[in-house]
Amino acid sequence: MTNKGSSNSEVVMMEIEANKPTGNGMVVGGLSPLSETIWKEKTSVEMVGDVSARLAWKDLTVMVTLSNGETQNVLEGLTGYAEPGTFTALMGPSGSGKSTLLDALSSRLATNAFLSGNVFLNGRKTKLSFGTAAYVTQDDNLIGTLTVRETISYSARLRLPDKMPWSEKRALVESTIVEMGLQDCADTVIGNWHLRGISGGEKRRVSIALEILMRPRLLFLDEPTSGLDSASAFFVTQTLRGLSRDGRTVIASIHQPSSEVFELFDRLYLLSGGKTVYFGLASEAYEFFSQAGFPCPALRNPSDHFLRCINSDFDKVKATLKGSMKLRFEASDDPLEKVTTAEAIRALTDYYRTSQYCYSANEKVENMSKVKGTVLDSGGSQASFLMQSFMLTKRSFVNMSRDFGYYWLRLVIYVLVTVCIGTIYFNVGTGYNSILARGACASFVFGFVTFMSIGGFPSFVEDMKVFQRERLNGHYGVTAFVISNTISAMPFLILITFISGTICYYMVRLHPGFVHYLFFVLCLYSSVTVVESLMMAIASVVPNFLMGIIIGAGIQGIFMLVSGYFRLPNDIPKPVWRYPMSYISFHFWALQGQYQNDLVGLMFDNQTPDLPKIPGEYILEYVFQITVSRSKWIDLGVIFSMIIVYRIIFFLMIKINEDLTPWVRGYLARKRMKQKNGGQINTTVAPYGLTQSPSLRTYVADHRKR
Ligand SMILES: Nc1ncnc2c1ncn2[C@@H]1O[C@H](COP(=O)(O)OP(=O)(O)OP(=O)(O)O)[C@@H](O)[C@H]1O
Repeated sequence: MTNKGSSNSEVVMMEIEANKPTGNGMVVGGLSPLSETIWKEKTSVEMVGDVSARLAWKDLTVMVTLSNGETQNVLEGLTGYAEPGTFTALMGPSGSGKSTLLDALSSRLATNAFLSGNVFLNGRKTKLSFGTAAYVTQDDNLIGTLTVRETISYSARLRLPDKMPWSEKRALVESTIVEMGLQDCADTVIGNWHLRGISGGEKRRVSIALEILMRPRLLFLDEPTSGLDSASAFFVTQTLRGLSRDGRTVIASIHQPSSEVFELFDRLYLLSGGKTVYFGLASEAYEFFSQAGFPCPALRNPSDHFLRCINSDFDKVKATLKGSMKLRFEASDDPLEKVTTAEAIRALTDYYRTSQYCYSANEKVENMSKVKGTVLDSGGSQASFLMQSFMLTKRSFVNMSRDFGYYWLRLVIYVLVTVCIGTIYFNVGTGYNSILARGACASFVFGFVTFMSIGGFPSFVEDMKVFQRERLNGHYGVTAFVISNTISAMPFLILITFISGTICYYMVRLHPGFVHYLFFVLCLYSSVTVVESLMMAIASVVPNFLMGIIIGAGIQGIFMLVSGYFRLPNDIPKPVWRYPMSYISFHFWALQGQYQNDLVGLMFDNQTPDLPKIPGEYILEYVFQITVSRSKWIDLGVIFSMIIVYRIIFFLMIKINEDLTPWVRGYLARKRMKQKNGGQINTTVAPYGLTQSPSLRTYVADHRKR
């Protein structure tokens, strides 16, 4: 097998070097004639003005702190660049640092990773902000209950300007569906634990469609072809190449490309153990390996050969096979028969460092860092805050109403549990024994029934994953998300608490009167909403189901303990538990309010019929130790204000994660680098804030004209 990729790529590169974007002329593999027409229309619209993204990185090193406190370099002194109109593929064995390089370039490194070196976007030191570049991650975090078309439509309405007519937005959605070859599954749901949906490959394509919808100038993709069959992988790669021909800069990590897919790459960045093995034209990699003493044997796919040469795991595999005598050596023209892979990697990296490829890459990066180009703004949302909030609320509401596990299952369980409460405390009456029964009933309702809301945590975690993906790509703001999340849940919580509250109230026959009933259900509603808000705040920092549920259950357990039922208020130890814990606990306020609501105005039988009846007020003050001078409505007001406090905490958690954590990381990174380099800081990525994409504005303006 020969390196067929060379001819195609060379032609392409010649066109690029001549500064002639091939946009309209390129064939977009696998697309229908309709899609090609739409594609061409868009291309002519968007190539107005120099809004292209020239990305260069120099001496990029990423150091991670391991759990044992030691540090490890994941990337070491990488230098390279990606130009508009080109498709750069990152290749390397598993663990070679492909995802880390993408994360470093797009400013998404993990909290324990420290970056040194420079990233230049159009000649300016850059830290990409939300939405400046689109990033398609390895995980497809999508809303399972929406169809493909709905998913893309909501995304369009969340991000395109309010003034753009819906017909134009829809046209853009439909063309994106066609571009990604999703026509056949456009009306199929994405799928979740109880809904059979689209395939994994189709999910990948939906994730890519969501990011190309806004025509980003810079597109990062982490393994866009993983899990796809060869035809789908070819289709996706061809589409990405088509996007790059549109004047965009596309960088993707690709695991094990077929020869057809490899032919579509313009530039190749080969990584092994965090070091550059080769960076240059994909078509010249074949030549490079020959020059370095590792020519591709006949009948071997060149990309397989490159990866075979730089995957040190082969040494281990060989040693194991040799040990078990399963490997027989036969004469072959494979250069790797004579050396170990570790030796090959060392030879290749050394050869690259002294080669013309490395020299010209360094020279190019040097030049690119000097030429100051357009400051690229964020390609994030162009929709107004109100539109974002409205669309998010609508999308979230639709999801909640379709997902059986979100609220419907909880409604069923709530009804079942409250019927149980109703039958156990049925017609509780005003006998002497009913005094404690009423207290226990209220305690169970506001303790355990509200606790059951913890069941929504897995759904919150799913919501947070979608939010994080969309937020990092600049789809909308944190405030819009928090508001929409609060509003969309409201109807369901009202439904659940009013139905179950009514069943419980009338079966047990608590204090007669509509206002008393209303207080009870409002108290239940506000308490359940507090639990939801608490769990949402937990989900924003703990993305793991089990850990989140354990933490949420623990917090609520403590709140229940100090509510004044399991230990009477005056008996709760004063430091910590009474002050401030019982006042922080919503159970405490709910019980204080409900006890008053239920007992004030009722007369209870005494222990024996000859003794006088006991007024409810007396029981409140001397049995339950309730402050009767305070209105029950104040207790209810405190619970409602807790909802606001928890939502603010939720908002702050997200903001701290976004703003404060990177700042602390930057500070620590500088400190560590200083220590490592003996008091000298080399270069760190400068913080840069970038907003709003001119490319999209041009596109939208032209759309309007049309
Ligand atoms: N934040 C981190 N903390 C600790 N180790 C890390 C961190 N990020 C990356 N690594 C390590 O760095 C190496 C490179 O990881 P990376 O995910 O970039 O590799 P990759 O080439 O993308 O692999 P794959 O193809 O399997 O996704 C791995 O050994 C990984 O364990």
